[in-house]
Amino acid sequence: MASPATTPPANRVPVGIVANIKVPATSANLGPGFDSAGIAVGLYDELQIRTTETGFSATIDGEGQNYLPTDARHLIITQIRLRLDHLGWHLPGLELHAINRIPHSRGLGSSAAAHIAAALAVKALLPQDCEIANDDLLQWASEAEGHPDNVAPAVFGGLTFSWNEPDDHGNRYRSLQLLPHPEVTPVVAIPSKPLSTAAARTLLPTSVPHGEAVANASRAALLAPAMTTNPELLLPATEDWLHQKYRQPSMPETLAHIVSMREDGHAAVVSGAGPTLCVFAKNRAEADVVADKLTQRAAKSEQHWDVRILPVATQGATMEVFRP
Ligand SMILES: Nc1ncnc2c1ncn2[C@@H]1O[C@H](COP(=O)(O)OP(=O)(O)OP(=O)(O)O)[C@@H](O)[C@H]1O
Ligand SMILES: N[C@@H](CCO)C(=O)O
Repeated sequence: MASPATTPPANRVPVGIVANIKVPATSANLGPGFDSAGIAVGLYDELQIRTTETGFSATIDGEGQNYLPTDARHLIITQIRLRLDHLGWHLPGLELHAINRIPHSRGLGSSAAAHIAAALAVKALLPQDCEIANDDLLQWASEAEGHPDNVAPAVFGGLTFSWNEPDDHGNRYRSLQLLPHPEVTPVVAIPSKPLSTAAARTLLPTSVPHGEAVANASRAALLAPAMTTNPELLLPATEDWLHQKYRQPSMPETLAHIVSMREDGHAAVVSGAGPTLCVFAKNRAEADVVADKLTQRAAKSEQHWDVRILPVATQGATMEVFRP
């Protein structure tokens, strides 16, 4: 995004607007769909914003309550102000209350959720005739994130495949939404130790061998049918050659669990940039078996693992606005 406009914005956001926003967690990559594939799951951050005469403040319950800034430096407040400035609007003050349930730096799309919350807040603060569409939310939040794979499922819900088309103004982000097969059930194991996405991305190579790119392409092509109509293809469809093995040194335990689960026939992958692992079970019965196996493995670990069966969230982020 461009830096805030240097000339004073002409328009002032009215005081007294209240908006309630809810954004789902997401798992990106799904194995071979690096920076493209993503799925929304039933775990939500909630946010209430209220415009005020002056001052910027945040209260936080849950994840980050002990370390996130509670003033104008809060990520969501910063992003709202940047975007409004860019659009020529002045925001005199804002109170924000966040209920954070998505764990941070674990691979479940917390930063994408925060950027979408900011984009939705901007939509709430602009006049209704500005007609901000979901594609605008996708664009704004993907620009802030640098890639659209967590953003798209959090905006649209369900399973998404995203790409970008460079144009004269930069990258134009696009996404296709599909509904996963109703039986497909994600099971996640979330370790207590975080790994930032930025750190995990430094481990990626600048190029991969052509043969591995070919292998990855053939599996990525299987992802959509496996997730939507042929779940028996989930194991081959989730094999990756682009990122997981390169990130192994930063999350050896996650990769060890994944190898073991895949040897047992379960479609295990690194969720996003990790270190959470996600298994896409073909049905609820397999999900229960997987959850038991992961819980048993977790019991032998030195760190705590939170094992959860999470439903697919077929609906994306929501917002209700009350204008004075
Ligand atoms: N609700 C939030 N409010 C404010 N800041 C947040 C919020 N959620 C995430 N962040 C910021 O984003 C950081 C986490 O981003 P990061 O990209 O490392 O991980 P992630 O988005 O959880 O994982 P992944 O991108 O692999 O799914 C947090 O440490 C915090 O600084
Ligand atoms: N595709 C991203 C997802 C995490 O933001 C990555 O793996 O780095």
